Amino acid sequence: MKFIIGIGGVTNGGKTTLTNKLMQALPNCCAIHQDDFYKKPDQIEVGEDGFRQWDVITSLEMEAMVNTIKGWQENPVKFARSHGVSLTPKADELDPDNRIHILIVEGFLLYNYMPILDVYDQRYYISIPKDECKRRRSTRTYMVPDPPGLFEGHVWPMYLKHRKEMEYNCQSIEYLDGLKSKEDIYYQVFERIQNRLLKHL
Ligand SMILES: Nc1ncnc2c1ncn2[C@@H]1O[C@H](COP(=O)(O)OP(=O)(O)OP(=O)(O)O)[C@@H](O)[C@H]1O
Ligand SMILES: NC(=O)c1ccc[n+]([C@@H]2O[C@H](CO)[C@@H](O)[C@H]2O)c1
Repeated sequence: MKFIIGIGGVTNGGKTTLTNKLMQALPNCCAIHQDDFYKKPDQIEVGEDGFRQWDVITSLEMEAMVNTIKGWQENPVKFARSHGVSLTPKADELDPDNRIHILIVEGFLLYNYMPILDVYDQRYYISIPKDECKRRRSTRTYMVPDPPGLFEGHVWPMYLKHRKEMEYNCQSIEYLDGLKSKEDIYYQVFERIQNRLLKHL
């Protein structure tokens, strides 16, 4: 059995933190990170506002991300092995369809890309308020550091725009309060996943 979980959410909402905790707890669990599909910095368009447009879907190689998900779907055992994920003994056997294989797809624009909206068995989305988001982001350094004014001028306005589009296009999302503790968020999601998996056993 294959099961795909979407962990979407605002920048610095805690998606990676949650994904890592779930990966440690769930059997045969791989992850795909949307940020790994960023185009090269010189391919990111500069907008009329003078900022590189990092926070739009066209800055990401989404077809490559879809192909990576397809690769997992076609052979989760091979995918896990090539990503250094150790498998439970039974998952190594010949018939992978009889085992549970879990894929977490994590990213800030997961539900704004229509071609794979239906790929997820469960969709989560972590939100935090603007001031907390700005505070957490100011402590981070990306491969290309944020120029002054990027958060107010580009990141947050794009978040609001995409969030509106997402709420319009995709109804079946469970929203998570990113202000809760890391442990609370983890347990909330873990329980949901566990309940869902138990139904399939
Ligand atoms: N529940 C939480 N409470 C307080 N701080 C948190 C919580 N979850 C994550 N953080 C902190 O917030 C910062 C961002 O977390 P994380 O990298 O998991 O977010 P993200 O959504 O993956 O970010 P991005 O995708 O923008 O890189 C980190 O410093 C992390 O320790
Ligand atoms: N990952 C990167 O290379 C990179 C570079 C510049 C900006 N970002 C930011 O990442 C967030 C998504 O996780 C977006 O808000 C980007 O601004 C990422």
